[in-house]
Amino acid sequence: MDALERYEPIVDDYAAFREACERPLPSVVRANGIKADPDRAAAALEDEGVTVTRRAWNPSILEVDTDKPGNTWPYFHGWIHGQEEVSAIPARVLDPEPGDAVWDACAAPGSKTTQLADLLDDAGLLMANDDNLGRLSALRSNAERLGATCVAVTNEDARRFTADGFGIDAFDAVLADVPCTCEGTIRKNADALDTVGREASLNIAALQTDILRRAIRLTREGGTVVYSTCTFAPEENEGVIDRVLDDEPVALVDFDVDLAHSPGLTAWNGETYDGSLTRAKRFYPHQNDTGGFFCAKLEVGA
Ligand SMILES: C[S@@+](CC[C@H](N)C(=O)[O-])C[C@H]1O[C@@H](n2cnc3c(N)ncnc32)[C@H](O)[C@@H]1O
Repeated sequence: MDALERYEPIVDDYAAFREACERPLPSVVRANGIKADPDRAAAALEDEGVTVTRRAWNPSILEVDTDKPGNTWPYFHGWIHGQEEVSAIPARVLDPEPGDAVWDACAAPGSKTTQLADLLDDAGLLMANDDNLGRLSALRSNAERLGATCVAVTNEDARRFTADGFGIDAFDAVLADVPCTCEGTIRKNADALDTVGREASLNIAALQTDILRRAIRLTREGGTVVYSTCTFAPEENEGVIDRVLDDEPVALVDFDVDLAHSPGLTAWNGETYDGSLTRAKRFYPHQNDTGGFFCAKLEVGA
């Protein structure tokens, strides 16, 4: 039995799922609105002989027929950023307003940070945190290339992060794009399944739960937290959210993403989860020819 077989009972079309996991991913970039709108970025790529296909659900996502978009001048000028399609979901779901105070709890190497900066029109305060200093240097260089000036970088364990020293009582919006077993990256990383399975998922779920709790506690009443992973494992997705719903002042809310998906699970491996978990979304590789992803939106209450 391989690590994906345990998902046969929950995936809508298991044969198509397995087949998609074997195929390489389409090459996709995100147009960076801080420097160039999607039409301008697409035209610049086409000037270099690249064929560009647009995505209806998100006009900033451009599929390109080169596996080296980083060798084009729109990349060097910061007009585009290589970002997997489903990885562009959570920032859109968080949907910050210009001027907001936003915390990106696990931010490196900064794909979603720089997308959030774009959605903020580069206006506001975007605190990008990660506990891995090496990965933060990639974030810094991405933010610089893409012209994201509203980003402040911190190197803390998100479980103990505090914004006191920055004059912020609570954030308007927080992204918890937590470390995970990365099963959904199998299409770009053939080794992704080497160390996964229920044990590995249960081991990392405690860290994920603590980061999500911190995210909720640092968000103002009425503010939004988005929780996301690139794994299929329910222990790291619905299981984590179910735990915080029990004892944190937070509720799952609906959101729209115009991509095929499956609802979050309410039962797995003999456990039942809160019924509102159907408001979360699972994105399987065969549904939109992407990687695998999980996303949930939470509103913080009193
Ligand atoms: C899924 S990746 C984040 C990807 C990033 N959001 C992006 O879009 O580029 C998870 C990140 O969590 C970081 N991490 C792991 N444990 C952490 C902790 N306790 N506190 C803060 N960051 C942590 C890892 O270094 C890694 O960069």
